[in-house]
Amino acid sequence: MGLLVEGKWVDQWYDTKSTGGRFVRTVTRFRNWVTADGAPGPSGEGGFPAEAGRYHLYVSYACPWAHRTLILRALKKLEDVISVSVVDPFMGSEGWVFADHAARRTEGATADSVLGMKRLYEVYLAADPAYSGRVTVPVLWDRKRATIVNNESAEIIRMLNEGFAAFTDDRRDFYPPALRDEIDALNARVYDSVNNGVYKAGFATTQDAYEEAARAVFALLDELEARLEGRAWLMGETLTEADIRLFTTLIRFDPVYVGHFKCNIRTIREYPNLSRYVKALYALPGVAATVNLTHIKRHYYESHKTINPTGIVPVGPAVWWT
Ligand SMILES: N[C@@H](CCC(=O)N[C@@H](CS)C(=O)NCC(=O)O)C(=O)O
Repeated sequence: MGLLVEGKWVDQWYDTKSTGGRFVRTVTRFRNWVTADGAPGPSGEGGFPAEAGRYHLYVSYACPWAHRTLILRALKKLEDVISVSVVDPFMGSEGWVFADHAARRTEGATADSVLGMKRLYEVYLAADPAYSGRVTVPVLWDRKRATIVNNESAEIIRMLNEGFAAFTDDRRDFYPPALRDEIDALNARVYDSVNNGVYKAGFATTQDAYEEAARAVFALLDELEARLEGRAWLMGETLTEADIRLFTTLIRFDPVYVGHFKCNIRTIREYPNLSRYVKALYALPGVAATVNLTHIKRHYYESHKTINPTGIVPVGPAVWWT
């Protein structure tokens, strides 16, 4: 685990000393958009028109943020349009590495099929040799311009939803204009208290920081449980990106966040509506193939040595969502 400082890899764990034991996620750096015609998107520069075979996703099956992009790619049937490389789930002193460089290969991980790199940070350096910052997944890579388009999952899923209409016959809109305000408002709360909330609980290094985060996780889960009473999806009848963004945390919750991140007031299985909702999302065509429980469990329990020094991966829980 580490980061790049002016193009040099430095192996260090998250600093929570300067923030009173609180984990603060840093803002992502590459913010350009792929659009249908190459016009600039909401941030960054233009010049990235949608094309088949041009763009590549670097993901981890373990990562809830990267998982969002795999689900959108599957739902929008873009598997033949956008290629994927999957890093090994173990994140050690070199950060994310590819399968051919992994100490112990995990089924499902791949080599870097575009650049042939061994470590993900080398992909970042290929885009910017002087890059400073965290080396995170997902990354959307442009073969033609040989650079990173974007490394923010919230934005990548919107590009996959909108930008590639010419390359798919799936006409669903997961960010429909009429629901955008409501989706944005809920996304912000789910991000803060649940998606990132579990990390704030798990990476906290003071009791107060942990308790504040863990209680906030369950306060919002309780509210979402009530919201889903009598509704299929968060926005009602329409499946939206808000559901995908919540799902990637919920599917990791019982296997990882309850134990490893100490979010253990309740399990998702104990919430009737949330567990029904997880099953329904998991059953959507294409979604199950994006869920790799071995990568998920191995990543968290083996990589976070400050939290789980033995690296033992628990055998449970029994899978209830299939
Ligand atoms: N804001 C980013 C966050 C991505 C992120 O934090 N990914 C994690 C994996 S779950 C990562 O790669 N962490 C490596 C690190 O922080 O060094 C997004 O949503 O795309």
